Amino acid sequence: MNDIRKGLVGVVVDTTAISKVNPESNSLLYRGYPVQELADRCSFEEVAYLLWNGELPTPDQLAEFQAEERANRTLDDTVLGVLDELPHTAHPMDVLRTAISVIGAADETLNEPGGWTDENANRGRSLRLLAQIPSILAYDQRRRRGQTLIPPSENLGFSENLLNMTFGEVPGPVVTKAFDVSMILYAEHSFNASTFTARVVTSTLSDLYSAVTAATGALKGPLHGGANEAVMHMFEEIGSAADAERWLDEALSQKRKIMGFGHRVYKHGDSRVPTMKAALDALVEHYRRPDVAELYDALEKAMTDRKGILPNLDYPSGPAYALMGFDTLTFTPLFVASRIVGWTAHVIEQLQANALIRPLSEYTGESERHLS
Ligand SMILES: CC(=O)SCCNC(=O)CCNC(=O)[C@H](O)C(C)(C)COP(=O)(O)OP(=O)(O)OC[C@H]1O[C@@H](n2cnc3c(N)ncnc32)[C@H](O)[C@@H]1OP(=O)(O)O
Ligand SMILES: O=C([O-])CC(=O)C(=O)O
Repeated sequence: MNDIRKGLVGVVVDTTAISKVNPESNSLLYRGYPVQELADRCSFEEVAYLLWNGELPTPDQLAEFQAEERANRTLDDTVLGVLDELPHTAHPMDVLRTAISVIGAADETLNEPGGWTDENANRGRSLRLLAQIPSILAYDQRRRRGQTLIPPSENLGFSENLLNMTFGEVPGPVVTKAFDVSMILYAEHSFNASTFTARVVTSTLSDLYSAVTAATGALKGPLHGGANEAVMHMFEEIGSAADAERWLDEALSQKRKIMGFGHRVYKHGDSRVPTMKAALDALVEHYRRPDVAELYDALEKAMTDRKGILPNLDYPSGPAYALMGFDTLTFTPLFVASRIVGWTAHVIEQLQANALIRPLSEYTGESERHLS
């Protein structure tokens, strides 16, 4: 019998220079910088530039980068036409996955020789996806609410523009900063399931849109990015802090997974949670919703007491997005709006030293037999 690591637990499959997840020191570095420092001192655009280029931008580089991102936000008619055709009952992650696929199908540069894997072309595609994903998810939430499309504004930064396209106004600095922090924290996390998916697709020398479409599908699952949506369903099911313990005991007795808790790599707490919890606390105060913090704390305490399992980033992000006014179904697309940076950085890195990813399996089916 081979030594099989189910779920690839503990298996190191490649090197990366993009981020370092260190469960021992409970830290996360983007290109060497602690994510907490970046969340405190930088904008999401600066962090995106860092992840893609290895260094933080100079003021001139940032201005050029922002101008390019702002100039690429408008969705073309093909994408808008497809969005309008999709039923309102479609999950926003399915809408987003479909829209990304349509953007790829409309990209004629893929037809150029070597067009699928050209690094410069892939950098341009990555930036355009970063610019357009907010337009897709904002329009999708609005059309489900029966509201009209709000065009992007070239006068607004990434987070302000996303919020404006979704809600028709730019909220104040507390909300905008909390949102920007969430984008920074979600941007990259080494070989998580969706990023690994993107790298597997890329390793076949397929194109970047195929990798991102597949990664979007992987992120949708509740054991990964779908957990931020699932946390909110769970909060709704529990109701209030007073019911948290009773609810948890029943859920655990039914062997349910408690959404927003646990992590494959971090076993002593997710490095990003304190920063996102501080952002959530600011929102709780801003919106005067102590009940949200009370439920959050009560469930966290009960889960720690019962199982010793700590929250992951999706636990504070879910209620934070709910307070901002996003539909629960839009939470995981917000994760995509940020993680597109990490995924595409990994697509580019994979192509710089590619090897087809193809593990082995141990066969446990019928032994060889023949037709009589
Ligand atoms: C941004 C992100 O993607 S972060 C992850 C988001 N996902 C979630 O929040 C979903 C809930 N969490 C989980 O399902 C898991 O913790 C995962 C999938 C994230 C990690 O899974 P694994 O690494 O396979 O878990 P691990 O091996 O550490 O589990 C150890 C034990 O704790 C249990 N456990 C782990 N997380 C949870 C949880 N959230 N609720 C209940 N039990 C849990 C496991 O069932 C296992 O119990 P067992 O030994 O009796 O079988
Ligand atoms: O690293 C993981 O397995 C999941 C995660 O936290 C992320 O993708 O941000």
